Amino acid sequence: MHGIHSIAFLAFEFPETTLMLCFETEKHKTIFRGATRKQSEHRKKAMATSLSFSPSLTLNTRFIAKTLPISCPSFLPLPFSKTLLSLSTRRRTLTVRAESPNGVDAVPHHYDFDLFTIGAGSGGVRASRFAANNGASVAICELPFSTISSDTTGGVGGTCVIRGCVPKKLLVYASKYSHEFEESNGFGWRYDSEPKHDWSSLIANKNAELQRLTGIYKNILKNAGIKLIEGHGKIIDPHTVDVNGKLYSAKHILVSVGGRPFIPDIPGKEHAIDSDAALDLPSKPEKIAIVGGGYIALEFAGIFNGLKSDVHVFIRQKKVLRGFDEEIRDFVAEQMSLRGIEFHTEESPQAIVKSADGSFSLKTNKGTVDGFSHIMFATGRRANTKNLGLESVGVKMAKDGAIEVDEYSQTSVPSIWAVGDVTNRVNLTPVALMEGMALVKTVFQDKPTKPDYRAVPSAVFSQPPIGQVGLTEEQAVQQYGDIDIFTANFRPLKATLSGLPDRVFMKLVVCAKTNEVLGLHMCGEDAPEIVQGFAVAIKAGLTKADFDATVGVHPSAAEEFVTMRTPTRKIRQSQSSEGKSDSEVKATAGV
Ligand SMILES: NC(=O)C1=CN([C@@H]2O[C@H](COP(=O)(O)OP(=O)(O)OC[C@H]3O[C@@H](n4cnc5c(N)ncnc54)[C@H](OP(=O)(O)O)[C@@H]3O)[C@@H](O)[C@H]2O)C=CC1
Ligand SMILES: N[C@@H](CCC(=O)N[C@@H](CSSC[C@H](NC(=O)CC[C@H](N)C(=O)O)C(=O)NCC(=O)O)C(=O)NCC(=O)O)C(=O)O
Repeated sequence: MHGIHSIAFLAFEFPETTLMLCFETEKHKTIFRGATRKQSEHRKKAMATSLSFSPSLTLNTRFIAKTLPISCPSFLPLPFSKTLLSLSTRRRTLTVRAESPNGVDAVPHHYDFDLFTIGAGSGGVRASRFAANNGASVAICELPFSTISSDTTGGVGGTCVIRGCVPKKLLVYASKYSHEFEESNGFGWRYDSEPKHDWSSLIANKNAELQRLTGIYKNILKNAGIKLIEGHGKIIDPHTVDVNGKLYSAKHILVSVGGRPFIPDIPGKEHAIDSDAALDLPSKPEKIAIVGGGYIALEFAGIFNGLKSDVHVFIRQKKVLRGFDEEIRDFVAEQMSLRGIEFHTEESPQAIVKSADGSFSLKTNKGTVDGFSHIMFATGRRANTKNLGLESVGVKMAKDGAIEVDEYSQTSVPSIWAVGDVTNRVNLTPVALMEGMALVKTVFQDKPTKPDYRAVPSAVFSQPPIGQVGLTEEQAVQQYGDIDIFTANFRPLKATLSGLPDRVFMKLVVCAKTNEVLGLHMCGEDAPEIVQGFAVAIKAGLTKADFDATVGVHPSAAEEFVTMRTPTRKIRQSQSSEGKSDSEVKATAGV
C-alpha cells in the first residue's frame, strides 16, 4: 500500500516564457524534481516570484497542472529546495495531486483538510498536532465538555484527561493520605483528632483542574493551527465528515473516539454507576460494591477504601487481574484485603435491587449482599463506534464494536484510519499516543511505521500499586520453555516503624538460554515509578548479568531488582526444580 509514485507538472506562464516544474508525489508528499532544460535559466525568476507569493502569483500567472506517466527523461534533477518543498506541501493552491492508492482517490482533488480527526482524546490530539507540525491542514471535532460521557457529551482531552487517568490519579492521591496518617504514628506523629476528609472540596478541586486541562488542550490545538469544531462527527463518505449538518472534506479521516464503560444487561442495571460517575459523585459512598476485577475495579477499590468507605469487590473468577502474572494477582489481592477490602470471588452479578430505604442489594450466583449506598460496575469498556457512519461507508468492525485496523492503523476503507481505544488493541494512553505518532509518520512523513507493542509497561494504581513490563512467568514459559524466576517478597523499611503489614513483591522473569530479562513485575509502594525506569532495560533486551552489574540505590525498594542473585525456581521444559526465594536466601545469610 505504500510508496506509490506519480508525477505532476506545474506550468508557470510568465510574460516572456513558460516554466515547467516537475513534482514527484509519493502519497501526500510532494517533492520538487526539476525544471525543463530549455527554461532552466528562468528558474531563479520563477522561484523568486513563487517565494514572494502567494496571491500575486495566482493573480499574475496561470497554473497549468497535468498528470503524466512516471517516466520523464527530459527533466533535470535539481538538488534542492527546502523552501519550495515546504511551499508545495503546505500551499493548497499547489495541490495538483495525482493521487495513488494509499488511501486516496485516483483523480486530482481539492479537500478542505488533509486530515479530519473525529475525537480529541489522547490519540486524536497527538496525531492531529503531529500532522499539523508536518505541514498538514487539520481539523478535529469533539463533543462539548462534560465529566460524564454520553452520545452528546465528551470534551477536548478525552477519556484520559477528563474521566480516566488524570482524575483517577488525583483521587488516588487523595485517598492515600489515610494510610500515610496511619504510618506516621510509628514515626512519632500524633493528631489531636482523626483527620477528616471533605469529599466536595476534592471533587470541586479536581473539576477545576479538569477545566484547566481541557483549556490547555484547546490551546495546544489552536497553537498548532488546527481547526477545532464542536459537535458530533459522522462519516458520510470516505472523504467527508458531517458535523452538525455542515460537511467537511478531507484527504484522510482519523477516528479516535475512544471507548465508554460497559455494564452487562442485568435487572436493575439502571441503579449501577460506572467509572465516569464514580469520579464525580455528589457524595462519598458509605458502602460500595464494585463489580469486576480489572484495572478500574482495583483502582477504585483502593480510592474508596482509602477514603474510608466500606468496599466489597465482586469478581467472577478466583483471582483479580486476569492476564497479569499469577504471583502478582495473589499478592495484590492479599495486600488489599489486609487494608480492609472484602473480595467476593467466583461471584457473578445477577441483579440489583433497590430497597425502600434507598439502599441497594447485589444479587449474585452465590447469594445477596445488602446495604450498599452505591453499586459500581467496572466490567470493561467498549469502543464508542455507534452513529459514526462507519458501517455505511464500509469500515469493518469486530464483534465487540471495535474498529478493525491493519498494523498501520488503516481501516478497510483506505482513507479512514483509527487509533486508540476505539481499535481495542492495547487500551492505554501512551499506546494511543504511539499509534497517533506512527500514523503521522506513515501518512504525512512517508515513513510507513507500525506501533511497537513489545514491552509496553503498564501500572495499576491500586493500593499498593502494580507496575509491570514484558512477559509474565506463564507467558515466558509458554514462549521460551526454560525460564529462571527471581523473586523478592519483603517487608519494606518503612513498615518496620509504621508497624503496618505492608509488604513488597518483586519478580524477574529470565530466559535461561540467553539470560535476557523477559519480564519485570512489582507490587508495592512506588511500583509504577520504578517500573517505568526499568522498562527501558527490558525494551533494550538487557540480560540478568546487566542487572547484576548495576549498583543499587540504597536503601530503596528498587535496589532489589539489581540484587537478586539466587533464582527462586528454575523452570525447564522437561522438569521443574524448586529453589529458595532470594529473600529466603538473604535471610539465611543474615543479610
Ligand atoms: N492504570 C491503567 O493503565 C488503566 C488502564 N485502563 C484500561 O482500561 C481498560 C478497561 O478497564 P476495566 O474496565 O477495568 O476492564 P478490564 O478488562 O481490565 O476488567 C474488566 C473486569 O470485569 C470483569 N467482567 C467483565 N464482564 C463481566 C460480567 N458480565 N460480569 C462480571 N464481571 C465481568 C472481567 O472479568 P474477567 O477477567 O472474568 O473477564 C474483569 O475482571 C483496561 O483494560 C485498561 O486497558 C483502565 C484503568 C486504568
Ligand atoms: N508525568 C506527569 C503527567 C501529567 C501530564 O502529562 N499532564 C498532561 C495532561 S494529562 S495526560 C494526557 C496525555 N498527555 C500525555 O500523555 C503527555 C505525556 C508526556 N508528557 C508526553 O508528551 O508523551 C494526552 O492526551 N496527550 C495528547 C498529546 O500529547 O498530544 C499535561 O498536558 N499537562 C499540562 C499541564 O499540566 O500544564 C505527572 O505525573 O505529573
